[in-house]
Amino acid sequence: MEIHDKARILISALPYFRDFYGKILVIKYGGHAMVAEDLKQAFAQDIVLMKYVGIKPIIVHGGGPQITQVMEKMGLKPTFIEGQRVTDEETMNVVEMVLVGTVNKKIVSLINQAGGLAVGLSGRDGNLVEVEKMTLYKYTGEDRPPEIIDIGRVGKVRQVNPAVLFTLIERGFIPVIAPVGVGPEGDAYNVNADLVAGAIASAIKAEKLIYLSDVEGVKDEKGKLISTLFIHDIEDLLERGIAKGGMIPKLKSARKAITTGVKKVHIIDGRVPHSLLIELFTDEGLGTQILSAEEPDGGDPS
Ligand SMILES: Nc1ncnc2c1ncn2[C@@H]1O[C@H](COP(=O)(O)OP(=O)(O)O)[C@@H](O)[C@H]1O
Ligand SMILES: CC(=O)N[C@@H](CCC(=O)OP(=O)(O)O)C(=O)O
Repeated sequence: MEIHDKARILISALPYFRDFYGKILVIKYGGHAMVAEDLKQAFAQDIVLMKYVGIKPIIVHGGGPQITQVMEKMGLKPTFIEGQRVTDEETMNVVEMVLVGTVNKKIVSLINQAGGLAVGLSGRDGNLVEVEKMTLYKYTGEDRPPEIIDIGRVGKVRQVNPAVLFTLIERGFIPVIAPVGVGPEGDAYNVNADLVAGAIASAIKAEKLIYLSDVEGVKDEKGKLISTLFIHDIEDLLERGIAKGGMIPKLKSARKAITTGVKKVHIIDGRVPHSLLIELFTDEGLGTQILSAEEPDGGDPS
């Protein structure tokens, strides 16, 4: 590549550097996107680059497949209902061990190796994510009460106390959060990472919330990528069962985040190397952008 081309590429990112300077971005790093080692390194480099151009990134990570793998090794059977892992006491121990002890530390170390200063914490630190027990309801027919489904130690976010995050960000650290919440008795709860990311993004009024997953973006009933989705269309995707499994908490938390002050949500393919950089600093919009309502100019692509 010619030296002039390199300069052109850097300059083409200038409007994005300017727009995002000083802004807080929440990035949900899904367990399914943490596949190959070089991809994880590329993710860490993207985060550090974001930091050095003045963005304040906060990472919330998942680790569902990693928990499942350890459970299976231990002879435990993973079960999911509406994208939430049924979590008994034994499973909770595995969840905390894998998320807080292994996955979190790995991401922190990758970012630090790439030249950033990451600090790992869980929702229990500084009472960051307070939760209550989640209950699911099953429709049993008209005029009949719904059946209550107990999914164990699964938390629903009640409140986020972001003070610890602001303290870290002000000092230049990159917070890396494991989705384990604190219950009313100070006990640990397993919380879907998408819901934690959405709640944190809302609490700190993040500029953007970006989900890095293992799919191009949200797909319609024919499997075609939806590049722009408005929050009023989400209910339809959920009701018609077009959004299933892991996409359910993503869309619900995206909708909630936007209605509570986050400007834009993106769902992008974490299997594409440097997908974060491509999404943020180029004209190529990746994946699905989720917006509040139609903007007269169709919304900018970034
Ligand atoms: N309408 C849809 N569009 C795209 N993906 C969908 C849809 N419905 C269900 N999914 C599933 O959601 C998955 C992503 O969620 P999940 O497995 O929880 O990943 P992550 O670990 O990134 O949170 C996709 O791999 C896909 O199988
Ligand atoms: C309650 C619940 O389902 N918690 C999730 C937490 C991890 C997670 O959300 O990881 P991903 O983002 O990689 O799916 C779980 O146990 O798998």
